[in-house]
Amino acid sequence: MSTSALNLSTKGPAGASPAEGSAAGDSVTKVTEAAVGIVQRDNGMVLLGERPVGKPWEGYWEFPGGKVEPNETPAQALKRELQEELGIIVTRFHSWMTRTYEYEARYDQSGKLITPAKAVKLHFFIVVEWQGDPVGLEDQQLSWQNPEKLTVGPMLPANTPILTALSLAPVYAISNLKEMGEVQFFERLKMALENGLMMIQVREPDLSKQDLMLFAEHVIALAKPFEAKVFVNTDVESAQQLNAAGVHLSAQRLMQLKVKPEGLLVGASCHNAAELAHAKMLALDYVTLSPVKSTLSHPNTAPLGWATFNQLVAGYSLPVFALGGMLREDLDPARTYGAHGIAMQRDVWGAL
Ligand SMILES: Nc1nc2c([nH]c(=O)n2[C@H]2C[C@H](O)[C@@H](COP(=O)(O)OP(=O)(O)OP(=O)(O)O)O2)c(=O)[nH]1
Ligand SMILES: [Mg+2]
Repeated sequence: MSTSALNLSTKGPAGASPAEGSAAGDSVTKVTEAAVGIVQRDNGMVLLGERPVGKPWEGYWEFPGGKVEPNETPAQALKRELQEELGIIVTRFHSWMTRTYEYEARYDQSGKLITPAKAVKLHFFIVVEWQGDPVGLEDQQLSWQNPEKLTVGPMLPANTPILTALSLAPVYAISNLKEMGEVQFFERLKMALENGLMMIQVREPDLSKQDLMLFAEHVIALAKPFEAKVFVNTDVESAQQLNAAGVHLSAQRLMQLKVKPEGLLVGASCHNAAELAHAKMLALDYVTLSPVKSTLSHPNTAPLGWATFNQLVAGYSLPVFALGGMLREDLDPARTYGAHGIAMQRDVWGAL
């Protein structure tokens, strides 16, 4: 996360500065673990609650959840908290991302402490099925919200990247001009957009720079009325020039990058723990992790398999798209192995 997004009203003595990924600040040693539930309807709307009067950060909006008690797993804490706070029984959920965040101490005008410095480790879950209608059992206001267009706020500052992650649809299509040809590709793209495709990557390593730019421009223009996001697999400057929603970096570009560029979303291809760690350090917006299965485009690379995929993404702080031999029906299994979603270059476009 870029610390500039965390402009809290912090005044007074120096507190621990907010730092993603590190809980060991000067003044904060204990890390509070919490389980947080993103209760999500099929149409993408998520449930937010306002922190009740009397709690730290009262009046701020958050996802329902609470502290993990001793001898409890985060998943058990999630079930308990959502029952206590909302009166619902969660019946199906996926473990999603884990983020560490340091809240700075906040002071009022007179220098009186409002909330002390605090480090939290948040275990986020996506809750897809539950019994009962959520009710604010702690007198908190509840609201179903579109994560891209919140009408309530302010949100707890630790959650800013969570909203960005939620704006990334779980099905990510990668262009395949080489096998499909232009006519079929654009026909299928239009069809897919009409059927709800919201994430597209333009990846055409065989095109000249000029042709890639023209092709990407065309894809961006078609996606625009649907508000679908187009990421271009190229250098940052070219993606900015195209006014694309984002840039997708190859692993090589990722490893050369020192600071996350601003003004557009940034994703990257990862294949191992070192690349994942670098993407995390840069606080990118998402990564793909591949190849999960063997794939036509990389026939000589050994697939990771779901077990290794799961190990690599457990506790990871960014949304991860599983990539490599993915079929549409792999979305559900992918989510149970900790993926945010799946990226596909072939199945997503239908039978060729
Ligand atoms: N529930 C929740 N907590 C969050 C979010 N983002 C975030 O930074 N936190 C922090 C705030 C708290 O320090 C911690 C969760 O604590 P909480 O105050 O909800 O704990 P709780 O429900 O167990 O309540 P209590 O013990 O204070 O009565 O995680 C979020 O979206 N939801
Ligand atoms: Mg709570």
